[in-house]
Amino acid sequence: MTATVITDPATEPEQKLPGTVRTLARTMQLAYRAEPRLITLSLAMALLEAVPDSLFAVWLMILGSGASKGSAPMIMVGCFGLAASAVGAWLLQTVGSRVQRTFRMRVGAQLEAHVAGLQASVPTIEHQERPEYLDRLSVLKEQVWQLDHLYLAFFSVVGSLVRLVITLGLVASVNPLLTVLVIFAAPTVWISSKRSAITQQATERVAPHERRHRHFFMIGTTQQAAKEVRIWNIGTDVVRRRRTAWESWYAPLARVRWASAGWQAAGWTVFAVAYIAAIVVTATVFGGTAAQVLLVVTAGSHLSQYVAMTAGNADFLRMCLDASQRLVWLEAYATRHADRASGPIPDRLTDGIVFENVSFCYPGTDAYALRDISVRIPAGSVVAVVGENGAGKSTLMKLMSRFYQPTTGRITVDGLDLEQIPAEPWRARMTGAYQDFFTFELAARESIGLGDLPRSDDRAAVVAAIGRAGAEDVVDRLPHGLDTQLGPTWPDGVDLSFGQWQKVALARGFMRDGTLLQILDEPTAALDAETEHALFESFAGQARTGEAAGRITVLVSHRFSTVRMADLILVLSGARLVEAGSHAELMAAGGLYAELYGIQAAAYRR
Ligand SMILES: Nc1ncnc2c1ncn2[C@@H]1O[C@H](COP(=O)(O)OP(=O)(O)OP(=O)(O)O)[C@@H](O)[C@H]1O
Repeated sequence: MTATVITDPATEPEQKLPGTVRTLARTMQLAYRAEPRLITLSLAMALLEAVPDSLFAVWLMILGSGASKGSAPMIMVGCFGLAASAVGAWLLQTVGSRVQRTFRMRVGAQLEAHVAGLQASVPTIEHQERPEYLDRLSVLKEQVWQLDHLYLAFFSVVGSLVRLVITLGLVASVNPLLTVLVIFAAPTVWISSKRSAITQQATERVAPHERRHRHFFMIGTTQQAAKEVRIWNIGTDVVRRRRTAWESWYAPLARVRWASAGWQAAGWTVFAVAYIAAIVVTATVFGGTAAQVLLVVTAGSHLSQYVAMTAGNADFLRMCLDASQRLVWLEAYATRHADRASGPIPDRLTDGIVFENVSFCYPGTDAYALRDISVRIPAGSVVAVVGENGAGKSTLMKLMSRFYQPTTGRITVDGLDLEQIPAEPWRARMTGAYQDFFTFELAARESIGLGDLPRSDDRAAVVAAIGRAGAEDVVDRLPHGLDTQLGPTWPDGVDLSFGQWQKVALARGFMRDGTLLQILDEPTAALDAETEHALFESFAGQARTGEAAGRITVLVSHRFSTVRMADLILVLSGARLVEAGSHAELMAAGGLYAELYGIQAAAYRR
């Protein structure tokens, strides 16, 4: 079951990482916006620190010259200069590193918040489900701490460049021809820059293996997997698989690093030969004085040190840019995917939600998750969606929640294209409870209250939601009632059973009032059939009455005893809608629904 061609992820323009210059400029802009004074001060300190350091060769030359001429004032100037340089370098470095550390901490916290904010700002969830983006985001999450290092690396590059320029000037004062020495340092700089780019490419290539070895580590160490790991006795196998994934991640990276280190060593050999030649030429061909030879020896060795420093810092800067590139990519992604819809949101539903020839393939795949779905869900109805695993039920919910847009066809809400309705206010009029809910480990009141943030502190609203979800039994057993901290890893935290956590999630799903759409995607799968049945009867009752009139409730369940109470039942099979109607209509039609219902009813009778 395949569609024609959708997209080729490898050639999509939005897959490309931005260039390094753009990345550097943007990251600097972000820091300047966050900490304008601290970044200026840090840069000024980096420039100042470079001066006393690189003047050492001058004071040494004056001292050497004074000694050879027997000039006491020159010796005094040389000694005083050396002492002043040493103290100045130390003082500036101490103050500079303090300022830079403060700057780094402050800007780092803001960048982390920026990354989290960007991820949450994208109205769709494609970037959190698509493997290529997941790898990129996983690398960004791993490297988020590196973002602030970029500034340190940048200041260091600036500082080492200043040192390099001063030192080159000193060498040129002996003979301008000696400046060619720096050309022999070029191979090391070039190799260093290539090294980072090659390592970055290799890191991207092996990112899936990195994610896998972390996943296996998580399986081997977390509480969620602990029972199954022991029951299936897969502990050793998990360790072996993690090792294999780690090797697949690490071995190619190590090969690339070793190869580039070899090239770098060759580059340094070239510079070392040129440095020795420069000293010999100064003493012989240029007929330099002892003081001048001393200057070339000192400044020359500093030159190699500063070239190494510049190259090393440039390399570090590149590495840090690697994380920033992903950040700038995420910014561009978030901007490209920003919600531009501006249509009105109906106050209450009068007509309903209509699927018009809707087909959907997950981005980057060409298999249909939903194919040519056309159906009208009337306002005020309770709809059940059934079908085998992978039939497309959850995908249908994701499209209604506007997490994705249909590949072809459209969904309308009271006649208005859902794509024209902005995602955020649409979701503010929705509520949802899912099979794969999240366990928010907060106080019970907060964990439930999150379902309607503006009213999260409203105890009465939380209690009402608990009542609607039938979760009183869970809260009654908590030692401090609604104020009990959930999650066993927190002080005084209590753990809940899976079913209890699910009821908490369900209560969260019932916090909002005045919703237009209520999605219940197997939210009671962990509960027994009778409890589920009773709860759904109550949900259906709530959906059909009072201020909720017009609201559509869509529930996914594999239990036909629950499903039968719905006004409309949609039967999905292999991504297609194969039947739609009430329980009585579908039973009378004698199709797939009737067959599956018969099988399940017989199983219960046995
Ligand atoms: N993020 C995704 N990326 C690519 N394919 C996906 C993604 N999520 C689901 N699919 C595929 O889309 C199809 C429909 O999946 P969906 O989750 O909608 O099924 P479902 O009917 O809800 O199944 P279940 O009853 O097991 O929850 C499946 O073939 C599934 O593999």
